[in-house]
Amino acid sequence: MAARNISRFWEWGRKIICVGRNYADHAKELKNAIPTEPVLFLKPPSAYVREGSPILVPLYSSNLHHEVELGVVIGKGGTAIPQSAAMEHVAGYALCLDMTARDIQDECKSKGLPWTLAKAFNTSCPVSDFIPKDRIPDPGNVKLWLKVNDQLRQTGCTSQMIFSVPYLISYISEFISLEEGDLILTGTPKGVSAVQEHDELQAGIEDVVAMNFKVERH
Ligand SMILES: O=C(O)/C=C/C(=O)CC(=O)C(=O)O
Ligand SMILES: [Mg+2]
Repeated sequence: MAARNISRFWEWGRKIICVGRNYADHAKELKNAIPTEPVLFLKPPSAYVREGSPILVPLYSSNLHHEVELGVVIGKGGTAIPQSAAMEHVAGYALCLDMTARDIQDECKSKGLPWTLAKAFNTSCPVSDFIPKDRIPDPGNVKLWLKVNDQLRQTGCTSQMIFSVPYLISYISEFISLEEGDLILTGTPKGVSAVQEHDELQAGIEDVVAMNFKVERH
């Protein structure tokens, strides 16, 4: 059998661990308190979608939001990884969108229910090509942007994150063992907004990667 290639990690069927409210300006725009510990949720591998295939608005949502985020691809698994060793577990990065059915999330929040249908539906995790680790020497200083139909909606820098990449790897792995091929979505900066059928989304990491996705309805 051919060896698996980490540069196609989305084909491995590994978990996607997402961090929420990791930028104070985004927590504030949705009127949430600034967290004192990382807020975590999961997406299944069926959430992945790649350029060339559309982002599908779930039938049950009329308020689908974009969230541009830095993704961290795990290259070496571990449990209770100390912060000092965390970067040894990183194989590379990816630019990701955490597509969110905001109306469903609001409903779940008001009922005290989990966010699964708001966050984990098919095509809720568009990903760029794999970015080898050496292309991003400092994951704490990565500039992200997102445009909808050529209009800039989100810009941010990972220097604004409340919890750093090494902290997140250490925190998550205390409770959920990390495996090779897992992806961590590190949260979104402010500027999230709704997308509609036929919209064109473009997103990038300055000087490193850019990607395009079309939005369609089922
Ligand atoms: O609490 C809310 O209203 C929304 C939180 C999120 O959607 C969290 C994220 O996914 C994020 O901050 O990136
Ligand atoms: Mg998010």
